[in-house]
Amino acid sequence: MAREPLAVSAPGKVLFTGGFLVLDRKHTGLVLGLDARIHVHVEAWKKSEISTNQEGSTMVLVQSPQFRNAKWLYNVVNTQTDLAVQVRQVTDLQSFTQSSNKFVETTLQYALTYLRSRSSSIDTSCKLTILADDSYYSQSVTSGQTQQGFLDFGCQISEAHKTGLGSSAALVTALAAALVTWYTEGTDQALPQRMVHNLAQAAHCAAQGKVGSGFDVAAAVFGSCLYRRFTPSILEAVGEPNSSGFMDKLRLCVDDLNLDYKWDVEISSRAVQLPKSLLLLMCDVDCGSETPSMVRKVLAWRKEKQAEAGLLWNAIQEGSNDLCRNLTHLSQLEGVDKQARQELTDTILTIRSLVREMSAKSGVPIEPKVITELLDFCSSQHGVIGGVAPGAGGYDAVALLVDNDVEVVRDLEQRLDRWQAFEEGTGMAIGKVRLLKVRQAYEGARYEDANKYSEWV
Ligand SMILES: Nc1ncnc2c1ncn2[C@@H]1O[C@H](COP(=O)(O)OP(=O)(O)OP(=O)(O)O)[C@@H](O)[C@H]1O
Ligand SMILES: C[C@@](O)(CCOP(=O)(O)O)CC(=O)O
Repeated sequence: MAREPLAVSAPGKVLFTGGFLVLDRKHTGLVLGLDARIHVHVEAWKKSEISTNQEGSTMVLVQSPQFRNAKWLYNVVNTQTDLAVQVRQVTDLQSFTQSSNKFVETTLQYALTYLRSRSSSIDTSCKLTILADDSYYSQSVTSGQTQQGFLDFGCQISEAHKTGLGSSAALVTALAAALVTWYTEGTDQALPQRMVHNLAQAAHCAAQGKVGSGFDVAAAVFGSCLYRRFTPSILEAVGEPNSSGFMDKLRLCVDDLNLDYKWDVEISSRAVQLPKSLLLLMCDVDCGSETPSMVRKVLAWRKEKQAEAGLLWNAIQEGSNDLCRNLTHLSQLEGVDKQARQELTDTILTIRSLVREMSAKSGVPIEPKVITELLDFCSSQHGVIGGVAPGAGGYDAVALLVDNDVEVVRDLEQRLDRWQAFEEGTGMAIGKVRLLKVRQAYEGARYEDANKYSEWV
């Protein structure tokens, strides 16, 4: 069967409130989707680039041409067993990357195994091209030219500084959706969101080492939403790729046919509305934080101080609910309502003070002092409603809500350019705060016109 090239893109995210809480199904996270997307283009591949000894088997070439040395070649070994399809990286050919890309490799394995479980043919070799919008990386590394809207970053992926917008979740989602639709019905039908979600959660969780609530994958598939995580045993029931029955278990999980482990994730797109009068801005601080160790410490504190943590988390949850209500209320009003705007400011301040209390009690710098200073500084500027340290917090980035007014954004950008801070004790210094070009967006994963990537593929 001739397969036409196709392309899928998926958005990045910011967890505005609910960091850490969202790891527990009792709580929710307010996730805003962004207009920064990761695109995956897929087409049949003739294999002319490689030596003949790989002929006969399915080969998958994955390339990320905005980066140097980012061309991974895989050989798909389609064993007739109930285990996962084997995806082996070819590392002995010079023109291909030797180091592994766990997210890419795991997604290939999960998507191809799922396809085989549905008896879809995976015999055609393909080439997948990954393209990321600029905002996923801080451009401290000298970047080259822009072609068809994508920047040549001119460095290796490992050298690019991530801005924390969820590149791996958007990549896994777009890659899974591209593979599943390319090897089956193509883009005639609507994108099968639920199936892509379940498959991408399984692959992302396996690649990430089973930490994480999955809010980033949910946003990559469905866009902005109020997120309540799934029960972890739904994915645990799938087991390891080399365990007996994996292929069937994966299919039951992705198609949600396992009656003992039905998906219970709650993704409510309607619960999240940002008024047109407001803009979401992201400031890249580019200092970096280690999310997994922060998660471990916060969860250890919660286990040890159950009552204290329980009270605090319930209070943060209430703040988060208020925030959703305030935003919905403001969205329904015409024009600017001073009181509603003030309520929103107050709610954000309340949430921040509770998060600082969690920081102090758990000993984890979720809103560290320099970030408090930065947020207070931004919040004192004309047209700024308030902001938070999103996601796990730390020294990565801040998210702000500001009036939708070009002058407000321009003034803030100029003031931030001169802003510096130093934290006694930790020695953390913020020297350069950069406003990212990203804005809020509602749409999740979608098909793209496959022709618009011709200069890159
Ligand atoms: N453009 C790309 N091409 C190929 N692989 C990529 C690309 N972008 C991200 N990846 C993969 O995703 C990994 C980064 O994932 P990680 O979860 O650490 O970051 P993130 O999702 O951007 O961060 P965060 O969860 O803080 O938002 C990279 O190491 C690489 O494996
Ligand atoms: C700490 C946590 O709740 C949020 C992490 O968010 P981020 O990767 O910092 O955007 C972990 C999770 O929910 O996966």
